[in-house]
Amino acid sequence: MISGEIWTQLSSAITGLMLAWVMFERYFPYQLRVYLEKYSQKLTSLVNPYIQITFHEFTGERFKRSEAFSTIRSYLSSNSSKNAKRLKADVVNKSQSLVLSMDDYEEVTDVFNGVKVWWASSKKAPKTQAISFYPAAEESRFYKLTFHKSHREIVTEKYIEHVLKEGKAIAVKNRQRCLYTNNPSENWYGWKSTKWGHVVFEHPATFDSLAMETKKKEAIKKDLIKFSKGKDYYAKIGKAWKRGYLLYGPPGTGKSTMIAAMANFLDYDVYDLELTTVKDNSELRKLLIETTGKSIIVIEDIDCSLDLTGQRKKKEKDDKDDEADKEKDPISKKKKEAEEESKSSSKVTLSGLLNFIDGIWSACGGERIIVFTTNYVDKLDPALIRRGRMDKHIELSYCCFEAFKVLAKNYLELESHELFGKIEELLGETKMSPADVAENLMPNSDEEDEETCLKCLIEALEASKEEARKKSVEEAMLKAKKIEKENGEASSKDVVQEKGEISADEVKENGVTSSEEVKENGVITEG
Ligand SMILES: Nc1ncnc2c1ncn2[C@@H]1O[C@H](COP(=O)(O)OP(=O)(O)OP(=O)(O)O)[C@@H](O)[C@H]1O
Repeated sequence: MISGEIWTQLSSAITGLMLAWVMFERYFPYQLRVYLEKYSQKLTSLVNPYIQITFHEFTGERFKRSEAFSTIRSYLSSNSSKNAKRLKADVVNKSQSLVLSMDDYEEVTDVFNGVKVWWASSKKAPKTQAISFYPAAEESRFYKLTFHKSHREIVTEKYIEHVLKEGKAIAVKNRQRCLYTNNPSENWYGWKSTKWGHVVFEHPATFDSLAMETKKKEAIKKDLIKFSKGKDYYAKIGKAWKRGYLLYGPPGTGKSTMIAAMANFLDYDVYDLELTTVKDNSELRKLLIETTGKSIIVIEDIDCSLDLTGQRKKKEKDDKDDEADKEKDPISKKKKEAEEESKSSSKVTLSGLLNFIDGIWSACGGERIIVFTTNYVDKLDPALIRRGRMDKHIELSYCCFEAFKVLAKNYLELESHELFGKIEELLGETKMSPADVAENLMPNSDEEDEETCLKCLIEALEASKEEARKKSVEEAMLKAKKIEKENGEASSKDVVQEKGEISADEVKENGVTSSEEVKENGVITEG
């Protein structure tokens, strides 16, 4: 009976409250409600003796990861492994250690100089946004630090400093270098963009194992050290702390290997930027801003990545046409310019890339190296590789004897051998990439000893020399045939020498004594 009365009173109270809420929502203007909420929060904070500080994962335009957030995460990793009930586990440093950190929505306490504080981790889902032209935001994490207001001074002045210092030290200890690559992805709204994904960077290349002239190697190492210690210097001259390297040379000469050696030498992360998957300049900007300090940003085969050279040439040509048009019809010129601009905004352009290289990192802080690689340096737009943008141009070329000695030491643990003389001679006469030399030096089975490998290399070098000779004979003959055609009955040899197209020595060197002999050797078939 009594419980029946209680239920009746409770349900009428709930109905009354709901009615009051509906009236409040309906008749109180929105502005008034905002004021009421604001002041009720202020009132609560007057009564509540605790203060909260939030550290968000992203700062500014959402693009940049907050350094404070990562440092706090490192700091809390040591604390939470002892206190938290739900943890996340990561294996770092070449699988040698396990790092535990606090999971989402978990709370731990910490005590500093007798003061107790609480840390809570949480995450925020993105606000649902109206259809927009901008990629939707992703969920972001944050840490909330809570402490009593009587400890405000010690927490803000000493404790936070202590957390950041300790966190940095832990981060350095656990640092695991990463190789980042940009991969296409699709968000909740079906918006396609490219995002950095990463794996642990464990490339074994070092400058010691890099086959290259010692002098050149030492100069590069010196340059890298100077750059990595140049924080104050770059600040003094008012330039962004960045350096550009252009690595060029034929395939298999060690461009990618050198990048790995540079990263290992400096202890930097590597961002391998695949430009062809980047939609436009604004996406490129976002990706570059997301890169962290102490990193090498690599654009491999820049000549193939985009038609940067072509675009520029086209624009130059168009500019000339436009100049002519201007005289006739300035309105149509303006129209054409607007069309061009809208076309180029849908992809990465040379000017976009140049702008980012030149300026964007000035605002980002932290050192960055940008490396372009190419097999065809002559194809590149001079604006892309001019000094100041690409500060150092490094040619990686065919294997010389000095480079071979490095490979022999790496692959066969040999510092000298009686066959080295023959190999030196052959390397001087033919062009073979270090990748091909290395391939020949690798034993195919356990039975193959060092000498067998060296002999195998000698065979390959001799074959390559012969192939080159045949090729040049073929070229010489083609030239001679062309001249013969132009001059009627004269023999190839006479014409070649008479015309001075190929010198007598060159003819001899190429082994072209007569066209019959060449035919006999099977170099050129009839017809
Ligand atoms: N200079 C070198 N020193 C040591 N090893 C090398 C060198 N050059 C090539 N190699 C070996 O050959 C392989 C291929 O070389 P790498 O990928 O670095 O050449 P690349 O110049 O980047 O070629 P590509 O232009 O085709 O990208 C490497 O894995 C490495 O083992």
